Amino acid sequence: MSSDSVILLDTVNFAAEKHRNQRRKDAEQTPYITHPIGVARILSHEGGITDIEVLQAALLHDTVEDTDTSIGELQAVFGQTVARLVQEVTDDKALSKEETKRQQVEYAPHASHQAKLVKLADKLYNLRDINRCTPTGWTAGRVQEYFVWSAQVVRGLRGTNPALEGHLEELFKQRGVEL
Ligand SMILES: Nc1nc2c(ncn2[C@@H]2O[C@H](COP(=O)(O)OP(=O)(O)O)[C@@H](OP(=O)(O)OP(=O)(O)O)[C@H]2O)c(=O)[nH]1
Ligand SMILES: [Mn+2]
Repeated sequence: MSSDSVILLDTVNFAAEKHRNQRRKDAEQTPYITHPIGVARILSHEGGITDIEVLQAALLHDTVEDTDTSIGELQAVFGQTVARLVQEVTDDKALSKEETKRQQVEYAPHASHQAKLVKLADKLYNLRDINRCTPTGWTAGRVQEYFVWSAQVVRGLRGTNPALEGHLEELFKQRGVEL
């Protein structure tokens, strides 16, 4: 049986290979893998999370949405729990962008505790990233809309991790958005 650190290295390597050609939408075109790694780090270092399956799901959370990875592949390589967690935080590609956003708000309160943790850290990373550098082509209005919609999702994730929720609440407050 592998140790947790060996499992995490295998997982981050899988995610890095899957996201290898993808870049963030910032001006520097940062390699995309910085995002899943950062989400996992938020969970461990700020959320106090040591649950290996949650940390693995964080590293893999955008592989199905944004690369050729399937849930079946994740299940075969990393097992049922990790695959199910990634499934829970993956948007349905068949839906329109508006419908996808509505679905995230609707599903948030029904997600498992572990999936809620990943979603909280994902939102916290992305909101901090917007504050650091506005994504290419985003107007101030789109940024504000993203904060307002994110607050609607985070509302359904509350009662999961006080540290992460506290950081999120502060970011919303800075934008005049009520949680
Ligand atoms: N802030 C920021 N976001 C970037 C950047 N590059 C890529 N993204 C991704 O863009 C998504 C947010 O933008 P949206 O308007 O919601 O999505 P879309 O254009 O990809 O459809 C996030 O997806 P996600 O992680 O799947 O989360 P979610 O928004 O779906 O919850 C985020 O990871 C960047 O430079 N800054
Ligand atoms: Mn993400």
